[in-house]
Amino acid sequence: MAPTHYVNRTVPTISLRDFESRADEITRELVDAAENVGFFCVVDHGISPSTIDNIFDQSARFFNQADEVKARVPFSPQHNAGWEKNAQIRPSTGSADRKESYQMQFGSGMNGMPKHAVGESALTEIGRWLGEDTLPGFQKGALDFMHQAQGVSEKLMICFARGLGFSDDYFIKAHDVAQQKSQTVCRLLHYFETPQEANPTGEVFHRAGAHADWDFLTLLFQKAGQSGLEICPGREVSTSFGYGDSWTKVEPDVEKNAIVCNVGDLLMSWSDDRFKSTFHRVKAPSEPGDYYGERYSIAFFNQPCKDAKIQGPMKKYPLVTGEEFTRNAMTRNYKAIQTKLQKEDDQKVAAPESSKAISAQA
Ligand SMILES: O=C(O)CCC(=O)C(=O)O
Ligand SMILES: [Fe+2]
Repeated sequence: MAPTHYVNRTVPTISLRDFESRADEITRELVDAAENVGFFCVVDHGISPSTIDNIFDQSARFFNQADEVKARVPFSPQHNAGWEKNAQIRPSTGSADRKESYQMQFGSGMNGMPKHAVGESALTEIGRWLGEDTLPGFQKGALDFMHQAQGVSEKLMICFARGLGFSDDYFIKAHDVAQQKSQTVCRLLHYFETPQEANPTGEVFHRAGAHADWDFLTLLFQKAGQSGLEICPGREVSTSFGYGDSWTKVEPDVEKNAIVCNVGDLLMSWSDDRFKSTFHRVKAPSEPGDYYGERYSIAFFNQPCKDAKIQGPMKKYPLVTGEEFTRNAMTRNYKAIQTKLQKEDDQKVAAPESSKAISAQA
């Protein structure tokens, strides 16, 4: 692989201290970061370091369960919730990320698994939560944390609403997690340790291939020393799939208890492409200084309620509901993966092994 091209770019740090009296000042800083970078760190947000340590402990407890146990709450694409392993394919790479993740929601996305689908042994499971006998206290701990992450998100939503000329509660209402129709997701992520020797097959161990998030705003919690997140700005419309090739590292700043936030496609579209949803990845470790160890992170994706009505102040895009926006994003993503896989198949047909070897020598 060619060496990564790195560029220096500043990811702004924004303090939420004295939020009520400083909301206009914070709005100016957020709007500037959203227009120019799409990524920013939030500090003085009110979630204590021990709360964050605790949810990472809960995450390790979950992932330390045997695969057969985790498989009792499998990922459902229809609900966008549950556990999956080595399964997520990004259009940028065409191969599965080497990780496992568990997605939790506030509302009905966690319900509705027919008992016969989970078998006799798992009758204590309630939907996509593992039962109390398997992981005592987990569900309560996770929901407490999710409500705190929602609280921080709502402060940021007030500022983005002001920045776009909407009423203060406009985005909060559209992302109401008290509703069963809430689609907001908290995703626990666990990346596996990667071998340091180059793989003789040439296969790349992607952690999270380059992508943009399709939500409103993502809050990302990282662990000290577990590097890997990188951003790649330069996207003009929320509907495009082009990837640039220069990257900037976003190191965890646990000292400052920072939450890394990024604008998603939904906010990009809702702002008529004024705020930037930025490509990012968790790099496949491959160069000196890269972090090869096991990595934990937590992403809180603010998703609109299914019946939210989405349209920017300039009406650049037609009005869609939250449900339609999510479905369109998933369909576009799916099509992009199919196109990528088809292209790779075509290349294999056009360049069988023997001619590949010749061209590699040329
Ligand atoms: O694990 C990380 O640091 C980033 C994860 C991410 O970008 C995602 O799941 O969308
Ligand atoms: Fe992401």
